[in-house]
Amino acid sequence: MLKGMEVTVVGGGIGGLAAALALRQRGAEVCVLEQAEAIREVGAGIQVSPNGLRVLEALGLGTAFRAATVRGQAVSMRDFRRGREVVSLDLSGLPEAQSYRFVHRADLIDLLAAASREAGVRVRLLQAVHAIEPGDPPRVVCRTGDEGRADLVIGAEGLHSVLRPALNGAAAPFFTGQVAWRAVVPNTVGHPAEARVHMGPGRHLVSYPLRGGRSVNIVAAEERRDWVAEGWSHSDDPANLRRAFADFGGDVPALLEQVEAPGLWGLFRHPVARVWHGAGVALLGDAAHPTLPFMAQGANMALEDAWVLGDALQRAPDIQTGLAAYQQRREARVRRVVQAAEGNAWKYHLRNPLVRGVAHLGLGAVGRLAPGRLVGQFDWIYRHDVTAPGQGA
Ligand SMILES: Cc1cc2nc3c(=O)[nH]c(=O)nc-3n(C[C@H](O)[C@H](O)[C@H](O)COP(=O)(O)OP(=O)(O)OC[C@H]3O[C@@H](n4cnc5c(N)ncnc54)[C@H](O)[C@@H]3O)c2cc1C
Repeated sequence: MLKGMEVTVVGGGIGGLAAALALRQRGAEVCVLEQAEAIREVGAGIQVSPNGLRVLEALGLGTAFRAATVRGQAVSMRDFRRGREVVSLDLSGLPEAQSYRFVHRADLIDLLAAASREAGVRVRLLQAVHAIEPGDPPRVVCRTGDEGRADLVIGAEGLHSVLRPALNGAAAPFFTGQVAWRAVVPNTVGHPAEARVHMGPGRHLVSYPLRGGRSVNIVAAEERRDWVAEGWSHSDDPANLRRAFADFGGDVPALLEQVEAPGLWGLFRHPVARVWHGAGVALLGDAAHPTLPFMAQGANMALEDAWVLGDALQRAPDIQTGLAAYQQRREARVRRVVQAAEGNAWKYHLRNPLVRGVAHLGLGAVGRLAPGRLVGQFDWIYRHDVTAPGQGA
């Protein structure tokens, strides 16, 4: 069904580019409209779990992607004060093709963009889309007034989607009261190939190595009720970051010392879209289901969406049937992941020292007595394989 179909993808992020490639590989004529002047990713690192890696493998990018990444051997959960390890989740037993990976976002975007272009996807930059109108055919209107039509338009424009309100009505996002800093620093603290989650009162800090062991990525979330939401992200004074984590020990002070220009994000909770598709249009990735970063699954979900969208359209007799199957195959899983991410931060952020001490003791005991249960609790995320034969209807 996809052969020769004209598809416009709005947004050249991880989800949009993966979808463009997935559809192009199935024969569609694909054009990506990206508002930025270049396909590039600001921000820092990203964790790609086995479920996301399976999609990259299926797109033919597995080897190149693995070469651009550091394989995660463990997730080490630590107490904030001195960095003492509470428990470690062993990821080393996962097969290579389903391993857990740390990558700079720019490297993943570069890989997807190069593969898309090589496959014949047209990428048009400086195309800020003002409206996507469902119809037969659907219409795309750029802020410049330029218009275009296609058989199918995919809204992969992230958090500030123009298509989501058109399909679902406007819904105000809810500020969680938390912010996240992200930065890449030179890796001078001899970090091993593990993610470290430093758990402190109302805050946590995650660091992990990127390619070549040269840099470390920091993601930190802290309550900050004075957030002024005139923009959702801006660069922050590193002194704020250091102040917020002044009571953190272990290798945290050495990491924070190296931070020069951290990005600062306000974390907003949005409802998962009820309606993911209309006449000739579909939502994908954060545009459909903004995901808080506490399970490191937003980009992984966007990759899964991209694969399922391509597969559903290929199997369907017509576009609308394919789009309905896409939402049907994705929605329940995505809702579960989004909910899990929302519920995860409080476990890191316990404020009462007694409660925190007991919780950490319990976690450590489970880690010693039944280590398999700790990683096993994520099986429903990591073991899920949207590319496996028989996944579609
Ligand atoms: C602090 C933090 C840490 C995270 N860590 C992880 C992690 O470790 N693992 C993980 O899986 N996820 C992580 N995520 C989530 C992940 O970043 C997102 O879920 C993912 O980037 C979504 O991809 P996307 O393609 O849907 O949207 P985006 O990445 O937002 O891409 C949207 C693209 O559309 C373009 N665009 C926007 N509006 C328009 C328009 N009107 N016209 C044209 N183009 C437009 C944008 O310029 C952009 O290129 C994290 C998020 C945060 C905030």
